[in-house]
Amino acid sequence: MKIFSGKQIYDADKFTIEKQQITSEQLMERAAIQIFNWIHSRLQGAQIKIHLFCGIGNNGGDGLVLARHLNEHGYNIDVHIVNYSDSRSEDFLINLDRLKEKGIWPNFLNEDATFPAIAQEDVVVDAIFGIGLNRAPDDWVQNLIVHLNNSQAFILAIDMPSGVFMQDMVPSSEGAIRANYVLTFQVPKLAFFLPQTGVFVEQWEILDIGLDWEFLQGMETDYELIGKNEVLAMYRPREKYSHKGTYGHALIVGGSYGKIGAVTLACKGSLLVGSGLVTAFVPKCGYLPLQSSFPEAMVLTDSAEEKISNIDFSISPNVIGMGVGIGTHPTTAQALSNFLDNNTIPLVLDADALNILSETPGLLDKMPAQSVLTPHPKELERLLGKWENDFDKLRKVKEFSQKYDCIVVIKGAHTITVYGNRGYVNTSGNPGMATGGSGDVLTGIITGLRAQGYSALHAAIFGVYLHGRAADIAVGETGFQALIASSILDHIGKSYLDLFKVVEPEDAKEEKGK
Ligand SMILES: NC(=O)C1=CN([C@@H]2O[C@H](COP(=O)(O)OP(=O)(O)OC[C@H]3O[C@@H](n4cnc5c(N)ncnc54)[C@H](O)[C@@H]3O)[C@@H](O)[C@H]2O)[C@@H](O)CC1
Ligand SMILES: Nc1ncnc2c1ncn2[C@@H]1O[C@H](COP(=O)(O)OP(=O)(O)O)[C@@H](O)[C@H]1O
Ligand SMILES: [K+]
Repeated sequence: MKIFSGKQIYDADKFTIEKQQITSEQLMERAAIQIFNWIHSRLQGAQIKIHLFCGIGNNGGDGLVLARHLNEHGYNIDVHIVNYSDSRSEDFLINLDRLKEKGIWPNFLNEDATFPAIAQEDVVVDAIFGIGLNRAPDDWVQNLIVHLNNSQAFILAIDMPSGVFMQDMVPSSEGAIRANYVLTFQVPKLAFFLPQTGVFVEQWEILDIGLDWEFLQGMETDYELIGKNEVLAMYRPREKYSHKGTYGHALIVGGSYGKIGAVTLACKGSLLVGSGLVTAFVPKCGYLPLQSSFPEAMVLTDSAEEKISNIDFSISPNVIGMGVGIGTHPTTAQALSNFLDNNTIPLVLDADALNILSETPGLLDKMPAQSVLTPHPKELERLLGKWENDFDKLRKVKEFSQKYDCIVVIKGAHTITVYGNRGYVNTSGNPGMATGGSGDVLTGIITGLRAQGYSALHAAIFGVYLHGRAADIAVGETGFQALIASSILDHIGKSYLDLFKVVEPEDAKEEKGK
């Protein structure tokens, strides 16, 4: 699913209005009725106090339309206009008049207003700012936002949590509504998925307001949300007359004394996603543990006992996963540098291989084109230097990706895979994955997919999805805390099977149950 910029959404609104021959005010009515239906189907007329806080633009207009419909259905509402500017939008004004015609006089909040008391059991509708926010709200509006956040009431935000920008950072941790639920129009917004701005969105859902589908489909976007539908298109089926040679040979180079487990996890990841063969290249101390714990892997050893000192092998793998557990000893760094001088085999680079690349001048230039890098936030910072905020981070990663023609997998909740100017935002995964070794499994998975002939970009996007999905399935058995990297491995098979599971619609299930 594509993630659009603010400008693209305004363009789609405009196109839809012209094509469907409707007015913008009718589109607003349509959008707000969707919100009303969502609330009405859940509250079913319950007399909970609903406070609607409406700005003076179209987001506020949505709030006013919603207020009118809630009133018509007998809900207990209070409407507050957050009067932060005199530039009221036309559709806001039309709907303000309609509300007044119904005998509802909103409470106007200005700079010196006392904020209304809100009880914990009330509901707050946040319609202060939507995608039009273009500068930090005034101090008094920020104070109102803090007041709403502190109320402990359930906050339902329309389109965006107010204070969250489409393309920029929230100025302070208290500068935006912390929404329990965001009902967003037509398309997901990038800010929902970044660590610094995603914290303002507990849950979100898209409401289809009928923007022109063909227009949306035809637009190129900088970001895409990756779910099952997107990765299914990448999936390569197993063929009947195939053999292990058909599915490639992955080599995992890594390990050092005390960190051989990382290599075992990566080797398992490679084989479990379907690589035909996997070999580990480890220091001598890794030979016995690997051979005894994972018989399916072949093992080659370095001449050194405890660290990688010379990456030299006589096999012909078609991809190498490099770096898990490898350490940053100068001897190992030199070995990596020497290896890169002559290597043409595709690479997946992780962990200390990335740290060595960051520390050694000129080494990044030696990476073969289409290398996949899988940094966690600290490793990414070593590669790029500091960034101002998550949006700046994405800009920097795109520049880096273009400069070195590489794929960068920015790991975290909602891992984002970047190639060139595009970012692919993952939707699978959970906080149980914040556990040692889960990244090693991912390196193995991406390497194993690459071995089977997936392109570097598809191996990264698909691998990140499978990895997160395996953890999502695992967590049903382990809970978050007891999820360990091996649990992810144990559920890779199920995450493949899950790709083809057809979800029965709820009404079909009910029909059967009768
Ligand atoms: N036809 C449309 O365009 C539709 C728009 N819809 C709603 O319209 C929203 C966008 O509306 P708007 O473009 O009016 O923008 P907003 O309602 O988000 O913001 C209001 C206006 O305030 C001004 N502003 C921005 N930051 C400010 C600040 N810090 N202090 C004071 N003023 C500030 C801007 O000029 C902005 O246009 C969407 O999020 C959505 O809720 C929906 O009604 C669906 C249809
Ligand atoms: N809160 C989270 N939600 C979803 N995924 C997470 C979360 N925390 C970590 N992960 C995932 O777990 C993995 C951790 O990788 P990494 O930090 O390299 O671990 P290690 O080095 O211990 O193997 C990444 O794939 C990351 O996206
Ligand atoms: K809002």
